Amino acid sequence: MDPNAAVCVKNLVKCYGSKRILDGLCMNVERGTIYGLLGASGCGKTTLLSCIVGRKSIQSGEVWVLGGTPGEKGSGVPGPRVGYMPQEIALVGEFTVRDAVFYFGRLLKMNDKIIKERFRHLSKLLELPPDGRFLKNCSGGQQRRVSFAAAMIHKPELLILDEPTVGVDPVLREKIWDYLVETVHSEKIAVIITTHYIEEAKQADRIGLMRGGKLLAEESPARLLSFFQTETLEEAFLILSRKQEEGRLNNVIDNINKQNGNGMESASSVSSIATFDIAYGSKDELTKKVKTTKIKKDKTSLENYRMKALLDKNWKQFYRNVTGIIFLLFFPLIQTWCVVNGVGGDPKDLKLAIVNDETMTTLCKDFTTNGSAIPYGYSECHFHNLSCRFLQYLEHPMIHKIYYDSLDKATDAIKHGKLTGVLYIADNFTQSYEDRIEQGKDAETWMADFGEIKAYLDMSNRQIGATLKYKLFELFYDFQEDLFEECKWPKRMGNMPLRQHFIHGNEDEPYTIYMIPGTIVTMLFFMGSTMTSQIIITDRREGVWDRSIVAGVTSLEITLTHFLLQAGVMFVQTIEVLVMIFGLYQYPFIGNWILIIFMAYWVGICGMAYGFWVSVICEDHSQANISVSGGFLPMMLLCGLIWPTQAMPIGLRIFAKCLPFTLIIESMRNVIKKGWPLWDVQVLQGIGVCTFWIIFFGVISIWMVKLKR
Ligand SMILES: Nc1ncnc2c1ncn2[C@@H]1O[C@H](COP(=O)(O)OP(=O)(O)OP(=O)(O)O)[C@@H](O)[C@H]1O
Repeated sequence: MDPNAAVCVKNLVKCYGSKRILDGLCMNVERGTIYGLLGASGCGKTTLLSCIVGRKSIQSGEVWVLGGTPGEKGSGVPGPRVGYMPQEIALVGEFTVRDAVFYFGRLLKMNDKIIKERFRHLSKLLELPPDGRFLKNCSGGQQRRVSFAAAMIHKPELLILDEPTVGVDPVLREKIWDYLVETVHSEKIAVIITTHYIEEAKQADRIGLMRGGKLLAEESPARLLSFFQTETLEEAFLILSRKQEEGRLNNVIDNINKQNGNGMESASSVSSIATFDIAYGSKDELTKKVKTTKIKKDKTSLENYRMKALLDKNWKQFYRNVTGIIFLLFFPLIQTWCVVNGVGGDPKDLKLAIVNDETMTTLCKDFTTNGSAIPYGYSECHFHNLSCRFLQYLEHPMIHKIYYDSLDKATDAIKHGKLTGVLYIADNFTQSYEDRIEQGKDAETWMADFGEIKAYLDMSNRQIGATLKYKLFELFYDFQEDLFEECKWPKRMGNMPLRQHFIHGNEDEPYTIYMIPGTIVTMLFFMGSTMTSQIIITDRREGVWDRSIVAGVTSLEITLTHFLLQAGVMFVQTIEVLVMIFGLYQYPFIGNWILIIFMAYWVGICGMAYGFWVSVICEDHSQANISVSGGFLPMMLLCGLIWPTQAMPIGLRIFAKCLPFTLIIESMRNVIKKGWPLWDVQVLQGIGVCTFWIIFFGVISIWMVKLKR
């Protein structure tokens, strides 16, 4: 490798899948020069630059930057020796102009005083917008200039600029070029610049013309024009491209070399990069032994100053995004409110038709219970108007009674969806009921038939139908127990001969209490996965992730600083949900509250790990949304939140229990309702499965991040 070279690339091959983007490319960039990399859109310029800064892995070939191989320990690349301005703006929209420049300065360990001085200078030179203006409120051209300033802030040894002058007005473009030319010559830095304005590259010291994954030629603009006898670089490029298509590129190069007696070769056809005389700068300087800055830490090191800069960035991104804050802090509260108020309560005002043939004419007008049950003789009881007495028990918020005069009309109304059910009471109900009780096992079938109330229910809505059915049972038993008591019979004879006792909870508990552990767990898991996947994808899509890495930040530092902030947000979400449920709505719990907080928080962390994995496998937000919901919904259906897992076939039940939050819901329920401690095996199992998934998602994501380069 040429020790004068800032960048030296040899036979570089880079593929995306089976597509060869760089096909044995060779390139040589001298220190103290500007290298214009030209080529049609999609020819692989950005890919080449990414390989140079160590952001993309290569299939074969060699890349040598500032005396080392990018990405290797001690190379300093990625790191402070390189300034990189990617094609996309790659800055945080929530940053002000000043924040953006300071962020990169601090990442590169510059002190604030020096950053301030450099910023003043660059701000004037590049006509940056006012310091305090948010980048999201700047025009595309203004953002590009800020991006340029951020790349220049630390006077790097190698400056890589991917289309820096797009959208910049011609006067400023000229100023930028003048500045580059001056800096390159005074500071002896190397600049690689890509541009679509081929003619502006005339000011470069050397031009690389790229096509089909190769460099057609590397030469100074003046020599290119003179070789091809053209007025413009564009025409020279056209000629070279035609020759390449005709397979005669090497002949052309040979002719040119003969004509000049030296140097120019098809850059892709040589095995070593040709060096040319450079018409500027001091040769002594250029042949100086290359200094290499040793980087002591390896890629997994954590540096305080970088962590501080990253945390500051994440915090600004968070608190300046009002919509995001509203979503993250209020969505769990809204969701909890919806569950507590909207799920699990008894249905109200169900329309129940009453067809009472016993009192068809009076409809129980002026009825009182006095005298409806008259005990007489030895344990006998005489009944009056029991249908009216029973109907009084139907005064319940769940039931809205509507009187009908015929059973046919009422059942017809059910068929037309106007009613939930019909109760039919025969005209000799009271007498038949009395006979049925008196005669017991000797009662005639007709006594049993007329002595019962017939209910016709619409079960198409199973939940409503079943709730009404059990309510009617309950009310009928209340009616019968009171009746028996009045008759001085044992009250319990009026109920089923099955007496139930409840060790945990009670039979009147609303379904909401069953839902609470599942609601807490699924909501926090969902919040964690959405928050993490969205934030990381935004960071990556905006290019901030890549650009920070080129500035020397490690993936571990980025991930860790995101994790720290999001874990804080997750803690706030956990506390607000639990305070709302157990503090505001006073739902009972008997377990250890610290354990309940820990379990809820741990599930949130598991959701974040899942979100991290989603952010790695997805390219953009819509893919991430689909993946988060696509994974979350089946897990939610199988976790026992909606229906107990005991109802599933055995294979599915085992599968469901292996999912991240199925077992921990059960564990949390046991802690809340039964007060089980942490060391209970079932509680530990729930936490254990969740922990397994946290580690699994974490490890597989980090592995895939490395693999994706
Ligand atoms: N991550 C990727 N996966 C698959 N293909 C990719 C990826 N990145 C780029 N490509 C493809 O590689 C080719 C070269 O892309 P690259 O961005 O390097 O071109 P470019 O010369 O910089 O284009 P432009 O001048 O428009 O920026 C394109 O065909 C592009 O679609």
